[in-house]
Amino acid sequence: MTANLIDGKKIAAETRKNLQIEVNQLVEAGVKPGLAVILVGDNQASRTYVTNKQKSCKAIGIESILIELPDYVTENELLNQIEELNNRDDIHGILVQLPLPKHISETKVIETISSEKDVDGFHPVNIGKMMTGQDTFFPCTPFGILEMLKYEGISISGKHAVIVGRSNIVGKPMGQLLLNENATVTYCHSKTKDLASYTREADILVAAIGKAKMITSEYVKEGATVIDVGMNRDENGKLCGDVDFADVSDQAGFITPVPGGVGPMTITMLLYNTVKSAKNKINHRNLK
Ligand SMILES: NC(=O)C1=CN([C@@H]2O[C@H](COP(=O)(O)OP(=O)(O)OC[C@H]3O[C@@H](n4cnc5c(N)ncnc54)[C@H](OP(=O)(O)O)[C@@H]3O)[C@@H](O)[C@H]2O)C=CC1
Ligand SMILES: Nc1nc(=O)c2c([nH]1)NC[C@@H]1CN(c3ccc(C(=O)N[C@@H](CCC(=O)O)C(=O)O)cc3)C=[N+]21
Ligand SMILES: [Mg+2]
Repeated sequence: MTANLIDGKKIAAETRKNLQIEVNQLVEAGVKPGLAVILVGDNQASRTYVTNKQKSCKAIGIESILIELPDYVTENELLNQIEELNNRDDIHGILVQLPLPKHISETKVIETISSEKDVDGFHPVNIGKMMTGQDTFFPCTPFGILEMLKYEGISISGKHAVIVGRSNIVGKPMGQLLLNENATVTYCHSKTKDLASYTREADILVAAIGKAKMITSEYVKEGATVIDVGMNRDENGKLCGDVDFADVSDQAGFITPVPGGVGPMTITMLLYNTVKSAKNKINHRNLK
C-alpha cells in the first residue's frame, strides 16, 4: 500500500486565498491587519522561519514589521518593547520567535504579550480557553494539523490519536485540540517505555520529537494517518522530519511530507490568527 500524500503546501495556498478575501474586506473597512515579529539574536534557522512569515504576510496584504534585537538585550528591554506593541493600534498580532537566550524568561515574555494579540496562542489565558473549549487563538502548528485532517476528510471522533512529544507549543496543544474533536488521546515522551507499543495502536500518529527519521514503519499501524512535525537535518544536511518518509509511506494511509507538510500550514494559521485578531477589533469597535 502507498499512502495518500497530505499536501500542506496546496492546502496552505487554498486557505490563504480565502484569507486574502477577508484581508481585502478589512482594508476596505479601514483596518489593515498588522503583525509584529520580534527576533532576538542571530540564529540562522529562526531567521529563515521569520523571513517566510514576513513574505507570507506581505503576499496577502498583512502589514508585517520585524523587530530585531541583539542576543545581549536585557529581559526588561524586551518586555518594554512588547508593551509598546501592546499599545499600538496598527498591530493586531505579536509573535516573539522562540527559543530565547537563556537569560530571558520565556514565561515572562509570553505573559507580557496582550492575550488579545497573542497570535501564537501561547498565553496562559488562551491556553485555558482552549482547554475549556472556548473560542480563542489556537497554537498555529496543532491548529494547522487539525485543518489538514479536516481538509482530507479524515475523521477524528472516536479515533485513537497518539502524540509523540509534549512541548507547550506543539505536543500538548495538539492533544488538547484532538481531544476537543473527540479523539482518544495518548501522550508519549522521552520517558515512555516501549514507545512503539503505543504508536502502533494509533489511528492518527503525530510525531513532534525533533529526531531525524526516528519513526520507522515498525512504529506505525497499517493504514494510519501519520503527521510529521519535525524539522531536522539528515546526515547530508538535507531538511527532514521525525518520520522516515520512504519507509513509512508503504505502511501509512495518509502521510505529510517534510518540507511541504506541517510547516506551510503553521504559517497559514499565523496569518489566520492575525486576521482574526483584526476582525475582533472591528467587532469591539462596532459594539462601542
Ligand atoms: N513544522 C513546524 O511548523 C514546526 C516544527 N517544529 C519541529 O518539531 C520538532 C519538535 O518541536 P518542539 O515540540 O518544539 O520540541 P521540544 O524539543 O520542545 O520537544 C520534543 C519532545 O519530544 C520528546 N522526545 C524527545 N526524544 C524522544 C524520544 N526518543 N522518544 C520519545 N519522545 C522523545 C521530548 O520528551 P520530554 O518532554 O520527556 O523531554 C519532548 O516532549 C522539532 O524538530 C521542531 O523543529 C516545531 C514547531 C513548529
Ligand atoms: N513564537 C514562535 N512561534 C512559532 O510558530 C515558532 C517559533 N516561535 N519557533 C520555531 C518554530 C518552528 N516553526 C516553523 C514554521 C514554519 C516552518 C516552515 O515553513 N517549514 C517549511 C520549510 C522551511 C525551510 O525550507 O527551511 C516546510 O516545512 O515546508 C517551519 C517551522 C515555527 N515556530
Ligand atoms: Mg521547542
